[in-house]
Amino acid sequence: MFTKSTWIRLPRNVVVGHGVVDRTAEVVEDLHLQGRPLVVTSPTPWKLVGEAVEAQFAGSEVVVVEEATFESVERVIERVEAAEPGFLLGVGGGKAIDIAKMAADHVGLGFVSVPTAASHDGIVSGRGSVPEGDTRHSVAADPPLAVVADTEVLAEAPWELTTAGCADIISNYTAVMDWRLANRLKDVPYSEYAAALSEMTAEILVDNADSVRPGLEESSWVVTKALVSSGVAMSIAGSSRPASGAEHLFSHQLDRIAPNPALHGHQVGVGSILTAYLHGGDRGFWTDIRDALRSIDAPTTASELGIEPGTVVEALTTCHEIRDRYTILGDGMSEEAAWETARKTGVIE
Ligand SMILES: NC(=O)C1=CN([C@@H]2O[C@H](COP(=O)(O)OP(=O)(O)OC[C@H]3O[C@@H](n4cnc5c(N)ncnc54)[C@H](OP(=O)(O)O)[C@@H]3O)[C@@H](O)[C@H]2O)C=CC1
Ligand SMILES: O=C(CO)COP(=O)(O)O
Ligand SMILES: [Zn+2]
Repeated sequence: MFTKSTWIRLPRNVVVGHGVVDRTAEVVEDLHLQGRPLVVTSPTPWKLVGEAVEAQFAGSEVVVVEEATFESVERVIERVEAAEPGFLLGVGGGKAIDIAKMAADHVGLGFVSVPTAASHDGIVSGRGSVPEGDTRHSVAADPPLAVVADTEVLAEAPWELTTAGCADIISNYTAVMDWRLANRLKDVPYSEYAAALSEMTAEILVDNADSVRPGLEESSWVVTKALVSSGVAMSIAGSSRPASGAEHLFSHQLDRIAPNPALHGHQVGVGSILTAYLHGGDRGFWTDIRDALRSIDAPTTASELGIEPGTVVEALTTCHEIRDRYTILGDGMSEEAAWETARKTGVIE
């Protein structure tokens, strides 16, 4: 008897382009949302687009969050209870958007994502990531009802946020390899469609690396489209598997143990060089990942991340423990193998 079922949750409107932040109210109207929004934002994004948002949603309540913590999520939930908005509007980078996403999910309201940085695929996905205890990885949450990504705003964000978004996409290659491995060895559910979309997204980004240059609005266009596509792949899969393998475990562990972690995308990029090496040995695949990262100015070494060699090795040897997600790291790497891998790939000198 056939018993399978799936429920794919996707944003209904994805609006990307020059000046589209001024069309946020129009996008909201198209969703037939009732009432006023509660705007969740953080200091810099609000300085940049606050005026444009307020012009369209006059008199709406605004919560400015400084940190991605559960206290911030709770603060937003309290404001929802007091102000009784019709929906939430997350305006900012990953921090503001995730807090809006998690709070909206908790109170059962819809939320609209207005990213000001193309820094990772969380700005469009049905995954929320707010550190809780030792946990750094994402959990399922309702995806945004709509995404309004203004390429003019995104292009003016610090360049490293855009290169971090690119590196998050390039890491899809190794994430899918880990997913296939886990499917073959551990019978982990696998979606051919989600895997193909995820790999194709990375491929298209790498093919268009020439258009990813500081000061070029086209860069934000290319990256945002890729982030949307990667978010869709995760929605099809019903998990972050298409975009998160051992390179993400490595980054989540760095977030826990490094004194000054780097941007999410930059860490997963370097993690992807390391795990590509483990998947492909000396056969060159890891050099393709490294060269793709270099072509878009993303870090490829521990020193470019600002992370000590010993911390890289500690993350590599322990990160398999942080989550029940089978990857090329299996039941863990020895310290010797981790040093060897990091040195051979040039991640550590
Ligand atoms: N849901 C998911 O799947 C994922 C979620 N995450 C989460 O996302 C967060 C990291 O995302 P990230 O975007 O890097 O972090 P932030 O939202 O903190 O943004 C990074 C920095 O850029 C600033 N900023 C944002 N937009 C602009 C702009 N247009 N111009 C100038 N500065 C700007 C922010 O200012 P300010 O300090 O004022 O906010 C902040 O200092 C973490 O909380 C992480 O856990 C990470 C990966 C995946
Ligand atoms: O960052 C993500 C995908 O790019 C989400 O992955 P995690 O589930 O590992 O947090
Ligand atoms: Zn990621």
